[in-house]
Amino acid sequence: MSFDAFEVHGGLPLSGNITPQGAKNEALQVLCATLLTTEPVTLSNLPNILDVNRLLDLLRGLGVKVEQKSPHSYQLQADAIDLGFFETPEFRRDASRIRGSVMLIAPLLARYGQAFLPQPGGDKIGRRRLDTHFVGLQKLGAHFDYESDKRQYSVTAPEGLKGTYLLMDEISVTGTANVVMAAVLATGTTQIYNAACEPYVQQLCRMLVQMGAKIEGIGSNLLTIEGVNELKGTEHRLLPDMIEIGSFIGLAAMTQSDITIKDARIDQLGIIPTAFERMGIKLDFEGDNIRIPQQDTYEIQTFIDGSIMTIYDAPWPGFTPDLMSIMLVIATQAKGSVLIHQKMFESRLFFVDKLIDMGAQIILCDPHRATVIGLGRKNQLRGIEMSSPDIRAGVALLIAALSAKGKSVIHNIHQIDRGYEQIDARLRALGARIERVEG
Ligand SMILES: CC(=O)N[C@H]1[C@@H](OP(=O)(O)OP(=O)(O)OC[C@H]2O[C@@H](n3ccc(=O)[nH]c3=O)[C@H](O)[C@@H]2O)O[C@H](CO)[C@@H](O)[C@@H]1O
Ligand SMILES: C=C(OP(=O)(O)O)C(=O)O
Repeated sequence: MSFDAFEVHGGLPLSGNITPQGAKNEALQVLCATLLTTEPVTLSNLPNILDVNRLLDLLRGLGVKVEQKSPHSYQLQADAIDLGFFETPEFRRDASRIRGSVMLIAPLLARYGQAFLPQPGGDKIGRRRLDTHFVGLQKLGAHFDYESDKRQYSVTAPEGLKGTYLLMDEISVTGTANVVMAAVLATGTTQIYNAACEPYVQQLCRMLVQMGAKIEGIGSNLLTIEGVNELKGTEHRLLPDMIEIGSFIGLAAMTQSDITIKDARIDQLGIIPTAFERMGIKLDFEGDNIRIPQQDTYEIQTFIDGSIMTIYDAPWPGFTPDLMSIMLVIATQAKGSVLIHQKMFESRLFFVDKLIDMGAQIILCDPHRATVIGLGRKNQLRGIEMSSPDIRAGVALLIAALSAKGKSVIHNIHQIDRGYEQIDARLRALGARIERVEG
């Protein structure tokens, strides 16, 4: 029996405090980085979510000793790696379920001179090419092979990796993480230009520096890395998940709730709070907490010249693509109109069909752009039965269901469980009517 659906009775205002989990995308990076040393690495604030648990299983399969110290803290030690695990059907199955598995490649290549990977999983939100990863590793001296029949990538570097100047062909979050992890153990100096600088990558670099790596330019798009012979163990605490924080801001606004997000590390949120304020959502910053007070209505700002607001995604420090679905759902009940322009992924907006079924006014202009005409609370959305196509659309639909009149059923919620820890229980603690049901 699979409990892969949420039954939600919407329309109730929520209230209370909620603490964000540790960041999913940082977790996937720093977990892979534990492979770079034989010494123990302790990670705290690790979220208990499906993607993290799947990656922990993969690491165990590779022979990493994984010890849970407390609910969100783990010690990992990669002192005896079994490269034979690559040949097993379990590796193929599990690695192809998560995006994060792609970052196993560089540490294994750097330490053992070889790594294999089936096509990694993650959200089906458009083409997600891996060229940036492999071109980067090739420039560091690796040989690359892709077996298209098996959809398997392999890299080898029998003579080791050698530092070089690398202009990345696009700004890729996991691609940058891979190249950084290879460069820290390469001989000589590597310069990575056009590097991604999302907080996830910054945190990875900070952890690597703690482990003895020499990295300059953290937080910028030019990283200079001087290779070292070996890295040592460390302790590292993950940042709160900025995407969860944005999701909770959206939830509060849509459900007319008064919610306080605790310990949000506001200093690390970049442009995110401003983007929500542009949607007319009031945010009170109380120390490191963000309070979203109850608001009857919120009005989307226009640009200075009076033209219609556009929200678009961009690599950091631009607005993260992972909050675009949340922005879109918030807009459905705002006063005013907005153009949502999802530039980075081409299949992430199709879920608007479900919002339209719920009564939202949206024109999907093309796969990348949707115009939302806010209902300004004149009409409440209505509950429907729907299915979650990807993690962020799933949460956006959940927020819509919590604000809607009547009952909704959302299927395929393992998508949400990939990245949100016990979301049903945490929402119930705020007063939501949500149950996990068969389906
Ligand atoms: C496990 C993980 O960390 N996943 C995140 C990571 O995925 P991931 O690292 O896979 O994403 P990338 O940063 O490589 O790129 C995302 C997509 O955007 C496109 N692209 C990228 C840069 C650019 O300037 N223009 C452009 O169109 C790429 O071609 C790709 O299709 O970063 C994405 C972009 O923030 C996030 O959505 C994912 O949640
Ligand atoms: C797209 C996402 O995740 P992944 O890269 O793991 O598919 C996301 O977190 O929004």
